[in-house]
Amino acid sequence: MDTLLSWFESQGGSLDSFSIKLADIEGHGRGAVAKRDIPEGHVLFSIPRGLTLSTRNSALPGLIGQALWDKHGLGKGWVGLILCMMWEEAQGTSSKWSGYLNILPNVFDTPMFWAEEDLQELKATAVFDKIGKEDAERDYRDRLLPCLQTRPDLFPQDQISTYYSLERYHINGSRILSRSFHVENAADEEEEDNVGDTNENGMDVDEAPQLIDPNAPTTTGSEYPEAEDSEASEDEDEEDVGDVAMVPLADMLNARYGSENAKLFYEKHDLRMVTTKPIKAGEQIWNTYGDPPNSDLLRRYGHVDIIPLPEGGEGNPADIVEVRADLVVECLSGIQSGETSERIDWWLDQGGDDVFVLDKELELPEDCISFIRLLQLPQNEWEKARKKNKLPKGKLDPTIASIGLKVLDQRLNQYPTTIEEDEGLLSPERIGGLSLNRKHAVIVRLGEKRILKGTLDKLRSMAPQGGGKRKANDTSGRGVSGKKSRR
Ligand SMILES: C[S@@+](CC[C@H](N)C(=O)[O-])C[C@H]1O[C@@H](n2cnc3c(N)ncnc32)[C@H](O)[C@@H]1O
Repeated sequence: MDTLLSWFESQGGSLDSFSIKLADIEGHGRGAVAKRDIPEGHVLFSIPRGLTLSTRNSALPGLIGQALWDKHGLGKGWVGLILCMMWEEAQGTSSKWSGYLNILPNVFDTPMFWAEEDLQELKATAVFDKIGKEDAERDYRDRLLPCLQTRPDLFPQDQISTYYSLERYHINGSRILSRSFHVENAADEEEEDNVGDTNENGMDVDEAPQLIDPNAPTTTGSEYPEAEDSEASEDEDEEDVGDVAMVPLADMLNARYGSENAKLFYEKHDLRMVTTKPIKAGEQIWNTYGDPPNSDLLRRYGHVDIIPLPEGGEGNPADIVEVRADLVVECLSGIQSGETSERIDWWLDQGGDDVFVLDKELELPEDCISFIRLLQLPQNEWEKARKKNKLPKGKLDPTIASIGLKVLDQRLNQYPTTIEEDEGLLSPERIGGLSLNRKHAVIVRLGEKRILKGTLDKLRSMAPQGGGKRKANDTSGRGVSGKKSRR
């Protein structure tokens, strides 16, 4: 880590080495630790904007030229940045970022790298369908490889297997996924808001979103956002890929639910990691990754959060469970009229989602209730609703509660194991026998199942007696087309 710090300082970065040090932290990889009591509002280190590694700062896009860059779709998704990172690495010590690239991880605990057997442990969780390995590999084949072949002067044949392999593509994609930040051009920011906020020191700052926002339009939710077709490039909301940046040193901070005590702030010429709370000597310095649920933590970062929960036990308070609208349709199919698919299309056109999200509130989500109601409306009311462009209200009543029971009961049945089996696997006597991947998978699925169970228990008290009894799976219903997905 000394080599990283000497490289960092030689490139104009500055670190308060009196206050913090980098260290190996058990179970967390490397991280930063306070060497002394540090007050709130203290600048721990600052990174010149030019030292962030992005398609904006790497020389490669200029060498390739705009025409070829566009032709191969390198300005969409992360393919361009992955290629820049590969190329910078291939330049060895002549790359400005060599001291940084040398310390980036080559091994990840994320499901992207899991064997099939381990992946099966994630079945029915929010991770299972979102890994996006095939899409990433298609981008590699269809966009990156053709570019390499067109410019052998930049990508010599004898370097391909070392620096530009599919394996290196996944490694660099995963480095971006787990370590990149959203860093806007200083000029764009100034235009947007002229002045930043003022922190406790009276310093003029803008808070930088911490690591890449999982909900930002560029991140489709698949492992690495794919390069999309040119139509999509006209989408105004789409994030500028040049804003996705690797930020040396800032990406050495770990995160844990509710523990943030430092954050990255934008300045005109540099980015500053500033404490947001007083930190005691010996304590870890935590950034925030946005406190995502364990399913997202595992998919993006390869770890899970386990902390004491207010309701007792341990887990991640931000856990959620996703229920596909398809399942709701299946559960209702017995009582549906012929217009189900018309109603579903209208629902999606109205901005309805095809996935409903349950969280620790343990409530049937309002949009799910509205969707159930829509599918159940008598013909004349459905016509009225459509005419008025008005979705049904998301208000729970005993009938909806009993349908909700059926849906959630079936959702719970999608997991291959029961809550009791998972609790057994995580018991002190057995947990030691689990591999890290399996342990993570059990923690993710148990967190989801507990939300389902809690919500089922709550709904049961509302449903008419006899509601929620298990019935045979009815798979005859129409599916929701999945035009819009949270994934
Ligand atoms: C931004 S990097 C932080 C630095 C990293 N620990 C390293 O050694 O380079 C994010 C990675 O750190 C690890 N990490 C961060 N927070 C963690 C936590 N609370 N528990 C376990 N691992 C964590 C995960 O491997 C994650 O992918």
